[in-house]
Amino acid sequence: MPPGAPSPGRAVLDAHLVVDRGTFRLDLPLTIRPGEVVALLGPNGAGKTTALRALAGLLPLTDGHLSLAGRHLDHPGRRIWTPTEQRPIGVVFQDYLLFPHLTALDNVAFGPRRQGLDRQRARQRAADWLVRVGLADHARRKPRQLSGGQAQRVALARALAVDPALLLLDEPLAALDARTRLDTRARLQHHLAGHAGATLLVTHDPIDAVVLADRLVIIEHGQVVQEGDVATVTAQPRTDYVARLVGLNLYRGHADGHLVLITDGFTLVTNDRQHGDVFVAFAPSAVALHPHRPEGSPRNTWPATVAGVQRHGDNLRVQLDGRVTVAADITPAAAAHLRLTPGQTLWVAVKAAETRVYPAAAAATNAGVG
Ligand SMILES: Nc1ncnc2c1ncn2[C@@H]1O[C@H](COP(=O)(O)OP(=O)(O)OP(=O)(O)O)[C@@H](O)[C@H]1O
Repeated sequence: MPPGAPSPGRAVLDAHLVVDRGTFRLDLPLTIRPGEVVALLGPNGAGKTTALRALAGLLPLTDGHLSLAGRHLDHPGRRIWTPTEQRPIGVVFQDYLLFPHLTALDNVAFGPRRQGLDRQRARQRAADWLVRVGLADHARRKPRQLSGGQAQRVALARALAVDPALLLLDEPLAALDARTRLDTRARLQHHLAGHAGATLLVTHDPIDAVVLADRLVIIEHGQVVQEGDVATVTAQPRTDYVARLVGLNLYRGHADGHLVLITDGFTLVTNDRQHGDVFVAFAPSAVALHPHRPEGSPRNTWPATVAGVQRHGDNLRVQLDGRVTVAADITPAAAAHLRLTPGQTLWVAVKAAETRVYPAAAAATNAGVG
């Protein structure tokens, strides 16, 4: 096992979550070490909420096991089950779910009270947490008197005030506007760095995952399709979903030296030499578009049809159909020069030097890239 890789022996969360919901099955091995932040990512319907609910004790496991800080919480094979309120878990729900009739202080004091602290001590701990999240002077406000960002901070303080072995964050920034999100993300990063327990962050947003998580676990159809640190996953995506998440074009093919056969009659030329089943990836910014077949250097050129155009930062992202689908990022000036219109035929050019090639190991055969 490489240094720094999660070791089940040292993991605070050691789980294999198997949950059947109708025809859907979640089958997710998951270990998290103390202090580690893992982001669980996946497209709609992949099973993220199911995993979160199983961990929180809102859905029983069909099979597998769930241990936290050395304690079995759910183990159907041994008829072990622990109700939500007895799990050492703090949860920040997407819409925070603060008690509307309680003040911010009493919302945060709720968990410590339930853990058995007397009213005064629970309130003292809550007050300390409100100081830590910068809301000491909002202690007496009710949730409806808080902004979205403030409510998120109260929800985080409430989850952390019980000193949980596992902190669950369900799309914690999704309800915020872009500006508040930036600020709240930075604060959240600070608090997660100080959290000694494990953290699982469920998110759709690759930026949240990249900024906040030490490790990414990506699921599709209830199964892990890729897992690793941010740098590895970003450099070598193994499914179409992951490639889109990290903003790359991705193709699977068969390499013979510098040539990779992608589909019948369509070959990409790469600088690196490989043999056998491979992925080829390149950034949309590495794709040039031309009104006519380009002369000269680019080794990879093919005709394609404009399928759609979106804003992408200061540039435009153009989706093109053809022998393969491809995304290209171009400047507004280049778009004006090309007079982009849907259905228009252009020539795509990608330099061999801009491509990355890496083996498609057997582990990725269920990756689903055509
Ligand atoms: N109550 C239910 N009964 C049967 N199947 C369900 C139920 N709830 C969810 N499912 C199915 O379980 C699968 C996983 O759903 P889940 O909500 O966990 O996905 P998700 O990754 O959280 O998706 P999203 O990003 O859209 O929230 C889906 O295919 C869904 O149709």
